[in-house]
Amino acid sequence: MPTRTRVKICGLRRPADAVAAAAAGADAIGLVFYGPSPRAVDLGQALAVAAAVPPFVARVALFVDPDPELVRGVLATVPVELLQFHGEEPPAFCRSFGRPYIKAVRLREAGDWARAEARWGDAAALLADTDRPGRPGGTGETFDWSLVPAHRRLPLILAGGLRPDNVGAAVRAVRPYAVDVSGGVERAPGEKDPARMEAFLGEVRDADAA
Ligand SMILES: O=C(O)c1ccccc1N[C@@H]1O[C@H](COP(=O)(O)O)[C@@H](O)[C@H]1O
Repeated sequence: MPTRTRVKICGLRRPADAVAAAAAGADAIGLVFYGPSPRAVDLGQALAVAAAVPPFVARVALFVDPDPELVRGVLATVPVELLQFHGEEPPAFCRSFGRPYIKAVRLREAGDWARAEARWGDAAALLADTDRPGRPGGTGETFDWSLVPAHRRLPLILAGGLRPDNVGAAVRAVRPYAVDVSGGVERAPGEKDPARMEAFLGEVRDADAA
């Protein structure tokens, strides 16, 4: 059976972008609850975007070393299926909300992936992202994909600087469970471009078929 690489589009701030992401074929969308990000949403914006997402497209709430009260407030207000943590959150913190979670890890050297699998063994997936000091994510930069081992126990979500013109090569090289994109499908920070989202999904499907 041919592989179907899942696609998450992150950093949505407008309901129309959620509709366009789903129409392009995205499996999941991300809502950024991290104030310094140009893609940050408040609860009202998040609720409006989440409400525009059709059934069977997952909603993911993204945090960076959050106060637990923030996470609890989001879960009480916004319908989200998954949590995504991009900071230094330990496993006990990640699992304490009783919701499936994705842990972002920055790969610097061989062995980082295996160490992360051992540490966050109950994560729904690990997201491999680019390591840039002081930048917890959304860097728009790729990393050395050869740091991802071929044999993995947890699902891999590949992220970091993916765009329509490089995601096909990324999928062919790494064969991840999913890819995650933010800046690569935008026309401005926090403003998604429907044509770029369609092009991105098209490249993923072509790579799946190769
Ligand atoms: O998107 C952001 O602004 C962001 C801020 C803080 C942590 C993570 C963030 N986004 C995530 O970063 C990766 C890669 O993004 P990009 O494609 O390189 O722009 C992705 O997982 C986003 O969800």
